[in-house]
Amino acid sequence: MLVIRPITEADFPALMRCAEESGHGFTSLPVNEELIRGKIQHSLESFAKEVSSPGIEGYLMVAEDTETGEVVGTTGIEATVGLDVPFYSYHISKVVHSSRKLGVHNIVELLTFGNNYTGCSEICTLFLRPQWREGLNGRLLSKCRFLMMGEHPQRFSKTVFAEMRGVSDEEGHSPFWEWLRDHFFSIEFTHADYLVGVGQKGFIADLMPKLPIYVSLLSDEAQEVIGQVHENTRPALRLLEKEGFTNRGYAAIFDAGPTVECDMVNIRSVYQAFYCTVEISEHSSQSDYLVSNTEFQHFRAVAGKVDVNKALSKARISPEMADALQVNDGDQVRLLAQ
Ligand SMILES: CC(C)(COP(=O)(O)OP(=O)(O)OC[C@H]1O[C@@H](n2cnc3c(N)ncnc32)[C@H](O)[C@@H]1OP(=O)(O)O)[C@@H](O)C(=O)NCCC(=O)NCCSC(=O)CCC(=O)O
Repeated sequence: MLVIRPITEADFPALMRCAEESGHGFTSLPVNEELIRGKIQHSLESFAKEVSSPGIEGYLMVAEDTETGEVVGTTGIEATVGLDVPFYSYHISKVVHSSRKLGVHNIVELLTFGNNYTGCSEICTLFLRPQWREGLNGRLLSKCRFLMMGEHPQRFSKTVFAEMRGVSDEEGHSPFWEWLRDHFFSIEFTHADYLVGVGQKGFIADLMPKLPIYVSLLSDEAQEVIGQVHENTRPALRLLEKEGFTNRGYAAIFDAGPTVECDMVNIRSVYQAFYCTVEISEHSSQSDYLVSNTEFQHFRAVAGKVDVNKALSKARISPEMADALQVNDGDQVRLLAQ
């Protein structure tokens, strides 16, 4: 069974391995020891902090195999973005160039550089090692964050968004970046992505075109990938779309991957979750649930069979699940039917 829990210092080698395996374009997990250690430290401080409204906290969690103790994936939430370092995105808008006299009516798209997600919560850093991509594991890793948000809403913003990884190949070539590089940046995508990952974002403000860009002036290859996700990221996007996340015309500034958003109260796994009181015993239920405890510093979430009696608000869970969740008979858990 996989259990999701806050990251600890001892998870450093496992997180480095996730960073190496996740490949190019996974900006939030750069292969950089100092940065990965910094992210773990920031998460430890964030989980330990009393919070009444969202600030610069960053919460990083891992998926651990309860049998072997092996860490096989990671998932994260930034309580807000843009409050300490700027967070940039493109807004894709339309303008009409029309001449009645000539019978010409052209609808053209514009990319406008801005900071519109400032202050919003970002879900990020979702990665599961390939051999663990089965059953409910991927869902658990993605949706456990909504169990956490529903339980501790004061720590998060009204709007939640995710920047999905855009199109790039195995060598890290991004068609969108290649156009930007040729005209404005003169450095490779992997280098730019790395600088952002290590928090050195100043070059963006220095070099990015500040005036709106006409999409029709981009190379065909660059135009084709605007709003498109990396092949490996399709499952992550699908999971969010089913939660109610939609693209409202924003794209990431380097690879033009889509940004999707949803108000926290409208996220399916936030409003459909319910509480039950735990009864620990073996049972033969065939119904799958995601389950979390109600703790924050000791947050735990798992997926598995639960015998739920909704009328009595009771949930029978196995001793193994109770151990993983760190709950006892009579404790409350948060449940989500799958
Ligand atoms: C994202 C996860 C953890 C998801 O795990 P799994 O692949 O096991 O998930 P799954 O349950 O099999 O699939 C989830 C849903 O996607 C559907 N699905 C599977 N493959 C698909 C495809 N090629 N196109 C469209 N949908 C697809 C499944 O049917 C399922 O939908 P149904 O439930 O309807 O059957 C993994 O794929 C992964 O580690 N990917 C590589 C890393 C990555 O790119 N991460 C996202 C980066 S972007 C980011 O981190 C921000 C986003 C975020 O944090 O959430």
